[in-house]
Amino acid sequence: MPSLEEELFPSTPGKFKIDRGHGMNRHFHRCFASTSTMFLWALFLIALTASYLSFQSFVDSGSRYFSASWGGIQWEKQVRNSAQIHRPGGMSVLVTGAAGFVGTHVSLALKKRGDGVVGLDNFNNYYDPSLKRARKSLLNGNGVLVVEGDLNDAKLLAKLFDVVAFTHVMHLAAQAGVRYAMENPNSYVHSNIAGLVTLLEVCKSANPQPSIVWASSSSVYGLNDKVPFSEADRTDRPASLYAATKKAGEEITHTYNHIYGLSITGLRFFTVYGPWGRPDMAYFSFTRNILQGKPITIYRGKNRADLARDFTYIDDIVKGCLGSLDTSGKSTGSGGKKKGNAPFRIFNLGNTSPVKVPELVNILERHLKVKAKRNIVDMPGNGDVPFTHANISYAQRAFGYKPTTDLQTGLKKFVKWYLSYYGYNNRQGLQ
Ligand SMILES: O=C(O)[C@H]1O[C@H](OP(=O)(O)OP(=O)(O)OC[C@H]2O[C@@H](n3ccc(=O)[nH]c3=O)[C@H](O)[C@@H]2O)[C@H](O)[C@@H](O)[C@H]1O
Repeated sequence: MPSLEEELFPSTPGKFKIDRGHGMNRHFHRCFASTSTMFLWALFLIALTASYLSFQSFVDSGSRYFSASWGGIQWEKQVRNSAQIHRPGGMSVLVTGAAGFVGTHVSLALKKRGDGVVGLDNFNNYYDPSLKRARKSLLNGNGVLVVEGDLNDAKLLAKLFDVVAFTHVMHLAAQAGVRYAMENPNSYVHSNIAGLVTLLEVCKSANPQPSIVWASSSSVYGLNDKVPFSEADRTDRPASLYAATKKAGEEITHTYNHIYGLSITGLRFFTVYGPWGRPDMAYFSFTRNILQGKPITIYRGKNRADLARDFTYIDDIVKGCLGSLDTSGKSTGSGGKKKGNAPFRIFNLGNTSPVKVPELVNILERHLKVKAKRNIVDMPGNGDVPFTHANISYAQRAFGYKPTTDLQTGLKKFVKWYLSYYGYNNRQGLQ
């Protein structure tokens, strides 16, 4: 009789070959032996796979424990401190995309008035991450913790809701930029669709459910030519994948409002600009190039028509975000069950006075005291729309929204920040 070890690890190939020269009994015995050997082999393989899988999950959780930037008693304490409310009737807000342009400004404004704020940001490298790190330092200095993590990390989101019963979520994390969608389409799906759904799943299961205010975009108006753009206008002709994912976000949030009773407010931002802004946007990259003596490319539309945008200053957007949070109304569900209808709102947040792009450049030239080298080209078919113009009467009625900063004034503040942030103030001629 071979030992078990020999059965499992036959040293000689063909050792189990049936010997035809012997009788039926022996044949049957051999067959049986071979079946039982196969059975033992199967058992062994199953055991091996199971132990591999459990080892793998041990390694995964172990490495997460050792390398994650979140978790642990100390971390939870920091999260709770940051979420602490310091005014009567205040709110505790989870701000996603907190190290982004709008996220930073909104977080600071909430903190300043006594609300609790916890930030979340994945610090991706769509644009210079050092600017995001600088914004994070600014937030930290003002008592706002920014947790480093991705929207698609459901465990992290659930943990944050375990630690803090957020009353509100200000969802600003997104893959922004209209033209970049042709280069990296999947990043839009990852953040603006998958990330949004992950967040909504966690919010719907939270008990109590938070109210959600989130950033949609003026780009959902796509190829519409009726101006100004009103929330009731059609939004089924997006010109870019970016716009399409924002439009999808509006539909997705509607279903979560309908099924789970989540209070949802979508904000259609109109080309937001200002200090600490996004380097990929035209006003920012034009400033950089003008100062460096490099040419700027100005797109022009059909029949040589100038493009125009309803450029909106960051402080006006912050007012719109806070007004929306303050009037959001409550979610009705708990633990994934709807208990009644909750508000579902969509607001334009724009400046209501579009400015042509060449005029934006004129203003920058005046503030920078440097002439731009203009390179005017026909608008490539890359997702741009010819103009935007907001009708803001809904937001006006709902929370008295009234933008107060014109482009001239707003760009002056931006340029002042830019020169200081990039160290131009110490150089001659640019004071
Ligand atoms: O409201 C929005 O929902 C969006 O606003 C912003 O998109 P846009 O309005 O396209 O802003 P931005 O890129 O600054 O281009 C401004 C103008 O300069 C023109 N433009 C641009 C680049 C260039 O090199 N030349 C040029 O003429 C360009 O043709 C355009 O006419 C946000 O980026 C976007 O994330 C989203 O939030």
